[in-house]
Parts: sequence; structure tokens; C-alpha cells
Amino acid sequence: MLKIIADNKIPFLEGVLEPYAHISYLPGAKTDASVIKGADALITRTRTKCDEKALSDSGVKMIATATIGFDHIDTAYCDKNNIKWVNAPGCNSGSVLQYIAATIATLTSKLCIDATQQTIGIIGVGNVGSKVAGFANSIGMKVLQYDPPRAEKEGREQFVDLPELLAQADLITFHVPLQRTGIYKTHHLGDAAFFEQCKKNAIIINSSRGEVINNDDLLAALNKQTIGHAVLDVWENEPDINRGLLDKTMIATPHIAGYSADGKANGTSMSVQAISRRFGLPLEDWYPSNIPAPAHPTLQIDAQGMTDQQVWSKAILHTYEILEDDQRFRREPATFEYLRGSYPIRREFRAYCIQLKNGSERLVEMLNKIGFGHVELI
Ligand SMILES: NC(=O)c1ccc[n+]([C@@H]2O[C@H](COP(=O)([O-])OP(=O)(O)OC[C@H]3O[C@@H](n4cnc5c(N)ncnc54)[C@H](O)[C@@H]3O)[C@@H](O)[C@H]2O)c1
Ligand SMILES: O=C(O)[C@H](O)[C@H](O)COP(=O)(O)O
Repeated sequence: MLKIIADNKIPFLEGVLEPYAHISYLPGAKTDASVIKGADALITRTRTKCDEKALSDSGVKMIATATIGFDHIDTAYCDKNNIKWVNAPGCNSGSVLQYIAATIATLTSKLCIDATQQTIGIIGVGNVGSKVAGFANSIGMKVLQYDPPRAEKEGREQFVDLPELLAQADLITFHVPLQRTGIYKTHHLGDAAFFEQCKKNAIIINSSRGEVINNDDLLAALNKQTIGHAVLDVWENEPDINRGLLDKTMIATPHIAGYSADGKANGTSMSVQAISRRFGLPLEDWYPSNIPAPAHPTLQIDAQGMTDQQVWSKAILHTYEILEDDQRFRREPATFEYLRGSYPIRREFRAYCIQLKNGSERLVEMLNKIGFGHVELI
């Protein structure tokens, strides 16, 4: 019988593959060579290091990671050794969008900023970055996009170069993969020289990978007030993060930007479907049917006397109050992995209905563009 090892923190998976495979659920960080030996396939998260040390002599034929990022997989080793690997492109991009939207709603309110007067610089415009660009456009921000691999393929028209972005952007948000080498290297893309080129009050947001920013340089830039603020979901050396940097951040979370239930369901189903295709199982269309509904799926807003920004902020923060994650984390930063493993159910915008009293067609269109499931004037 097919033997599969799956990370025990992948939701919606239990019971699905059991009719066709012997499946063991193990903690991701402890899934090493000693337990992998003899398995045909792995279903992982980012915490399982899939490298030569773990895989050589294991017999593993396929690795499916239920995540967007795949920097925990030595893809060159896998390719050379005929181990098929797949990630789950875009699976939780809607969740990261919700994280960025909640960040913008929170910051604009805290700092009394009019979003329509702000320029956002997006570094990496793939699945997540393009959703962030669409959101920023829909709330009236000016958007600058930096993505050299795309610019090379598609032409430079919709992209700027990095110095231009850094000179103009009030908010800078990273959505690149972690690449340690090569012409498109992103490791420590955010370093001292990068922060020197930013506007003095620039807000840096990182929800991509911790190592994309040199955390010591970011802390120094915050201390020297070379930049204004930082919002971090990802950190160098997780879970043992730089506590000095944590203290200086405006919003801090333990790598949960992609943790919506929707994103996890997408990731799990993409992994199951890929395993199914590889091993000929009848689960090629499988998708979880048990995603919990939001506690309060309908929100009524009386827009009388409110600005558009107040309305969309209220709608966004109803779905995701990001400061609750921030506070939980700051209270006990040492519980980084526990907070991730016990993350509450969060549903994305599409699971919500917004009823607008005294609203306008313009606001309805804006909320629809943001991605709410249903928006109506009442
Ligand atoms: N915090 C979280 O929970 C969370 C959730 C999902 C994804 N992520 C991470 O977010 C990142 C983006 O995810 P995605 O789904 O948008 O990935 P993606 O592959 O769809 O897009 C990445 C984009 O970055 C561009 N890029 C590559 N090298 C670049 C460089 N040197 N400079 C600028 N742009 C460059 C690519 O051309 C591509 O368009 C990944 O690192 C992923 O692991 C984090
Ligand atoms: O790459 C991704 O998809 C995200 O970073 C994801 O949220 C990582 O989750 P993990 O596997 O670490 O639980």
C-alpha cells in the first residue's frame, strides 16, 4: 500500500487519503530522514526541510507542499534525483491580501492618513502582489510595481525600477519568493542601502519570507529613523526572532498572513489532487466540504456621515481584526509556533455579506472589487 507522511498541522486532510494509502501524521519540524525512510510521498508545510540529508535513500517519489513558498525544498536535488515536487501556487494569496488590507485599514486609522494620498510600492507582483495592486487601486492609492522577471518577459510598461519605487513609495510591501542566489536574488533585498533610499516616513511591510529583509539593518533603520514604521509577519530565524525588532514594529504577527481557512483548504486540496494525479487515486477533484462558516457572516454599515475609507476599513476589519493577532503575539513571542499551530478560524472576504445603509453605488462597486461575497444597499 502507498505510504504517505503528512504534517499533522495540515487541516481538512484526515480521512481523505486513508482509503488508498497508509498515512502517518507527524510534526513537520520533526519529519527527518529517520521517519521519512520508506515513505512514497510527503505532504508538507514549510517546517519540513526537504533536502539531501532528509531524502537520500528514503525512497520518496513525490513531495507536495500545501503552501505557496517552497524554499524549504531543495528543488535542484529533487529534480536531479527524480523526486517530483509541487507547491500550491496562489493557494493563500487571498488570505495575504486580507492581511495587507487589514494592515492598511489599521495604519491609515492609527496615523490619520488618507489612503488616496498614498503611494504603495509593490515588490514582487505575482499571485499575492497582483491582488494587493488590485486592492490598492480600488481604494484609490497610487500603485508602483517592481518585478524584474515579469518586466523582462512582459515589457517594462507597467513596472518601475527599484530606485524610483523607493524614492516615491509611502508604503513598501514585499511579495517575492526567497531566492538566495542568481540574478533575481531576493535574500536581504531589504538591506541598509535599500532603507537609505526610502522616504523618511516610509512604512515597510513584509509578509513574504523573513530572510528577504536583513532584520538587523531594518532595526537600525527604524532606530535611526531612516524609515517610519515596519509591519512584519515573517522574520529571520523563525521562531527565534529578533525581540528588539519586535519591539520597534507597528504591527507584528507570527507568520500567519496566509492562515485563512480558505487558504488552508486550497493548499490541502491542491496537494491531495497532485498526489492523486501522480499515484492514480480517484481524488483529482477533491476539495474540503467542511470549512467552518464565519461567526458573523453579515455586516450592516450605516454609511451616513462616514468617509469611503471609514466604510471599507470597517468592512475589512470586521473580517479580520489584525491587532488581535498582534497582541496575542506580543504577549508571548516565545510561543511563535504554538500561535501558528492553534490559529483561530479566519475566513476571507468572499465569505461575508455587507449590507450598506445610506451607501452609494460607488461604495458598492468598491466593496465588490475588494472581494466581498455579497454587497447590497438596504
Ligand atoms: N506570510 C505568509 O503567510 C505567506 C503566505 C503566502 C505566501 N507567502 C510568500 O509570499 C511570497 C509571494 O507569494 P506569491 O504567491 O505572490 O508568489 P508568486 O511566485 O506568485 O510571485 C512572486 C513574484 O515575485 C517576482 N520576483 C521574483 N524575483 C524578484 C525580484 N528579485 N524582485 C522583484 N520581484 C521578483 C516574480 O516574478 C513573481 O511575479 C512568497 O515568498 C511566498 O512564500 C507568505
Ligand atoms: O508559503 C506559504 O504558503 C505561507 O508562508 C504559509 O502560510 C506557510 O505556512 P506553514 O507551512 O509554515 O504553516
